[in-house]
Amino acid sequence: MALVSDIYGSMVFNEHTMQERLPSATYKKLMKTIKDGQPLDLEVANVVAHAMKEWAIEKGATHYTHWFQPLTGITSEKHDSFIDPIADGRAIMSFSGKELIQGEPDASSFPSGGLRATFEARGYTAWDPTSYAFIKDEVLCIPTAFCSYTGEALDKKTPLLRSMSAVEVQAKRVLELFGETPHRVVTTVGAEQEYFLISEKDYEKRSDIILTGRTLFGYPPCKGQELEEHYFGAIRPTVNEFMKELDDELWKLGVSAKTKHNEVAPCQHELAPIFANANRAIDENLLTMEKMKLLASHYGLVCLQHEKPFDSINGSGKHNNWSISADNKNLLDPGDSPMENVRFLVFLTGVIQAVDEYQELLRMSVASCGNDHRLGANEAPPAIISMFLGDELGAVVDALVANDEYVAPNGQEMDLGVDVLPNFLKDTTDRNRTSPFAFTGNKFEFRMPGSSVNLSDCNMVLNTAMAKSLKEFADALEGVPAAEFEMAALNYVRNTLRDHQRIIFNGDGYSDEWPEEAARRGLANHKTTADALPCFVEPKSIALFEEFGVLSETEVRSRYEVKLEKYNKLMNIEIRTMKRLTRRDYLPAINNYAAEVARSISEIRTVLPDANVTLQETRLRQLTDGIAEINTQLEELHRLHYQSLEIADEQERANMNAHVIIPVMEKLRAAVDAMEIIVERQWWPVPALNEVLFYC
Ligand SMILES: NC(=O)CC[C@H](N)C(=O)O
Repeated sequence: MALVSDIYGSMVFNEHTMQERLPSATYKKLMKTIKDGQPLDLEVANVVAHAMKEWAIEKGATHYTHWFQPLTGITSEKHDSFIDPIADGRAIMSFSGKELIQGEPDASSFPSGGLRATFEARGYTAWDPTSYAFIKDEVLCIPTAFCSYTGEALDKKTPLLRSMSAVEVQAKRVLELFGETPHRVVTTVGAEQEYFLISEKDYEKRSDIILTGRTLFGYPPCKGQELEEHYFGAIRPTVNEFMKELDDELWKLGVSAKTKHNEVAPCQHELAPIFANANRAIDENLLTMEKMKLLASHYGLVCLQHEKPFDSINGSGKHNNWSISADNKNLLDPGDSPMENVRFLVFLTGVIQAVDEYQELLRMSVASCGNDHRLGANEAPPAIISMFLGDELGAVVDALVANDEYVAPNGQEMDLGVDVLPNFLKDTTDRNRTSPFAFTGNKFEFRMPGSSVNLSDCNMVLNTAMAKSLKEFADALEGVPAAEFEMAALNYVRNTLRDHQRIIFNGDGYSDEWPEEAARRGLANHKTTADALPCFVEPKSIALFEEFGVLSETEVRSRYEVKLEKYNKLMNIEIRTMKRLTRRDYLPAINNYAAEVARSISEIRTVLPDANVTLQETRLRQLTDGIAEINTQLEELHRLHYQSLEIADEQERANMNAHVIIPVMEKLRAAVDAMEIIVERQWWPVPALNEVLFYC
C-alpha cells in the first residue's frame, strides 16, 4: 500500500513539481505571477505548457481541459486531446502556451442573465495560475476564469479573485499604519462539507430524490436522530471503505481532507479539510463534492448534497470558516490578551462592521431553493444574520463600548475529578450552533451556507464588505501622527463597535423571542430566497461592488437574474415532480389499496354476513377521504402552477412560488403522507423513510 506522503499531491502540478520540472528562470517568473500577481508573458507560458504536458502525459493523461465555474455554481469541463496529426500519418502530443492561458469554449448554453444572446455566444476562459492544475480521470485540468466576449465575468471565480485583491489592498493600508508591510494578505477558507449517503437501490425507486435531490413526500420515520447515536458513531464498514477511497483520491489531488465523521442525522456524514487560500479552498471543495458523488457509486451508495433531503431531521450545511492572514500570520488570532492587541481589535471591528452593514447581502449570497428548507432548525442557523463572539470577546467589546475596564477571565482549569485523567485549561468561550456567524477562536464560522452551494458568492460578499471596513479605517487614520495612532485607532474601534453592536447576539437563535428582538434591533429576516434576492440589486449593494471593482452594475444585475431564474426553475421542477408522482404513483396506489379493502369487506360479508367489519369500513372511509383531500390539493397546486407560469416577471413569480405555492405543496405532501401510514406496506409505491434512512 502506498504511503500517504508518496501519493499526496501526486496528481497536482504544484510548486514542488514546478520547481522540479521548470527551468529556474521560468519557475521564478511563474512564481512572480502566482505570488505577486505579475502578468505572465507568452514565452513563459509556452515553457510552462510544455512542462505541464510532459508531466501530465507521464501520469497517463491524454486530454486537457479548462476547468471553470459558470453561474450554475458547479464546475464545467470540455476535453481536448493533446494529439496533433503530422504529415506522415502519425500524431504528436502538443500543448502550447496559448492553449494553456486562453480558451474559447462554445459556452453559449451557460446561464448569463441576459449578458449574452445565443447568437453572441463567444466566451473566453483564462488560466488562473493561483490555483494548481491537476489530473483527474486522465485529463489535465487547468483552473480558469470564464468571461464573455465583452469582458464581463460569467463565472463564480472571477469576482472572488477580485474581492480577494480588494481586501488585500485595503488590509495592507491598515497594516502599514501598524508599521507592518507584509508581502501578501489573503483570505482563507475551510469548508466543512456535510452530505448523506443512501443506498442506490432505494434511490432508484425514489423519483423525487432523483429529480429534485430531496424527498417531496414521506411520513417521518419511526426513529429519527433523537437517540443521538449516529453523531461521531462508529462508521459502518461500507461507508468506511467509501471514505478511505475518497481520502486517497483527494490526497492525490492535494486536497487536505483532514476530518471525517458521522453527523447527527442517520446516514449523514461530514468531511472537513484544513483551511487554505479562499480561491484554492473553493476549487478543492468543488472537487471534493464531485469525487464524493462519483466514488459513492463504487459502493452501491448515492451521495446526496441537497441542503434538506429529509424533513424532520438535520439538513446539510457547508460551514465556511473564514479568516484573513498576512504572510501566514492570522489577523483574527486574538493572542493571549485581545484587549491589548489593537491590530486584532481593528480587524475584528472590521468584520463586525462588514457583517452588520451588509447582512442582507450575506444572507442573499447563500439563498437557494434548498437552503430555504434548511435554515431555522435542526442545528442550522435562522435566516436572521447575527454574530456570536463568545464570553471573552463579548466582554472585550462590551468594555470598549462602555469605555470600562476590562477584566480578563482567568483560564479556568477543568478538573474532571478523576486522578488518572489530565486536568486542562478550558476554552474561555463555548460554541453556539444557532448562530449564523460565530467566532471560533481565531476565525469566523459562517454557518449559513448550504451543502450544495458554491462558496464563492458568500466569500466575495464577505471580502468586499471587509475591504470597505478596512478602507474606512485607513482613510480615517492615515495621517494621524504615530504617537497618537494607538489612541485614535482605539477610539475608532469604540465608535464603530457602538454603531454596529446590534449585530452581536450570543443567545438562542431558535427562541421565539429572537425574531422579535432582532426586528427591534432593525436586523433583516428574509425567510425565503424570493425575499432575500432583491437586496442584490439595491443601490447600496451595487455601489459596494463597483467601488471595489468586484462586480459592475451589469454583472450584478445579470447575476441577480440568474439566481432568480434558477430558483424558479427548481421550483418548477419540484412542482411538476409532485404533481406527476401524485397522479401516477400515489393516487393509483391508494386507490388500488382502497379497492382491495372494499373487496375484502364484501368477501368477508359473503362468508359471514353478520361479521363486524367496522374497522375495515373506517379504514376504507379514511382512504376515500384521503384520496379526496389529495385531489383537492393537487388541483389547487395545478391551478396555481399554471397561474405562476403566466407571470413574466421573475421576481413576482419567485414571490408566488415562495409564499403561495409552497404552502400548497406542504398541504399536498401532508395529505399523501397521511395515507402512507395507513396503506398496507406492499401497496406503497416507494421505499419509506424507515428504510431509506436505515439501510443497513
Ligand atoms: N453538528 C452540526 O454542526 C450540524 C450542522 C447542521 N447539519 C447544519 O445544517 O448546518
